[in-house]
Amino acid sequence: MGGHTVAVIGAGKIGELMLSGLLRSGWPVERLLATARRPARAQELTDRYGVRVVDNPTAVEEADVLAVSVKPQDAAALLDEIGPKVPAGKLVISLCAGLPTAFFNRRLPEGTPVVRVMTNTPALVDEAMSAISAGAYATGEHLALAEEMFSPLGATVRVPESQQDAVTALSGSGPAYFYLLVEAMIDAGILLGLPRQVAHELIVQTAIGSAVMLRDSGEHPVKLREAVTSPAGTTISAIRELENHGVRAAMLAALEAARDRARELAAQAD
Ligand SMILES: NC(=O)C1=CN([C@@H]2O[C@H](COP(=O)(O)OP(=O)(O)OC[C@H]3O[C@@H](n4cnc5c(N)ncnc54)[C@H](O)[C@@H]3O)[C@@H](O)[C@H]2O)C=CC1
Ligand SMILES: O=C(O)[C@@H]1CCC=N1
Repeated sequence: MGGHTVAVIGAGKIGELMLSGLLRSGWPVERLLATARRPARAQELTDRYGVRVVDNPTAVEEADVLAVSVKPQDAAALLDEIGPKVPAGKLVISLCAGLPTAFFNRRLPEGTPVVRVMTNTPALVDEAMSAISAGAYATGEHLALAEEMFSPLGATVRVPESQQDAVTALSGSGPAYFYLLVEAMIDAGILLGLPRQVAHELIVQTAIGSAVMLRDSGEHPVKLREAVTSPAGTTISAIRELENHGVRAAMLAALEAARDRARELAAQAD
């Protein structure tokens, strides 16, 4: 990976996923830096990964790639601090939901390459979905470098930046929707009188089996659902209730709300 040093600026949950993923993929710890606001967090990261935790100006000076993983609400303050000090040519990778690359470019020296990445928490098990977009000054080489960094964490896809808020609503937030569904299905098991442990095991394995089939069979989800749904059987009775309760419409409205919230985050961050 060309000897680059990567600094994870604001190593919270997503920053830590990046650090741990890069280390699992064989990235040398000497070529990683992290920054954190709280000293206790810095200590935790060093204890857990052996990574050197430095202050933001040191990270900017020493690293070739700055992976910004602060909350969108904290990005402007961070860029007020480090923006003018970022030497020309360093690659800035933003992991922030909602914020356009132009938000960064307005606060960085003219011509700074910025790549926007929306990843998700299954990075923890190397099953992330990361969508990558180039900002105005990012070249194919910058995109390739971002891909090299994120592909060990799972799948990667390139999308036009204009699609990133929708991507955030789908795959960025997506794991939360599946967890909510699993939680509700386990509760339904309790309603039907199953012990919680049993309900948990049944639903988690069913989720895994369904996910692997979706990925590996190449079949459309409608076809897979139809194969489960016997005439006058149990499944169609459940599906009638899901349709009666507007689950499909709820999904459309929910993901639209997530997309709109990404836009709001950008408007509020400015
Ligand atoms: N949690 C998720 O599933 C996903 C989150 N994201 C994005 O990743 C970013 C981080 O999210 P989380 O990791 O969930 O938040 P988090 O709150 O766990 O991490 C952010 C970290 O940045 C630190 N920080 C803030 N300002 C700083 C500064 N000036 N200098 C150094 N450190 C600073 C905070 O102390 C915190 O530890 C957000 O922009 C979010 O939109 C993107 C995809 C998925
Ligand atoms: O909820 C959020 O804002 C972040 C972005 C995508 C997933 N989590």
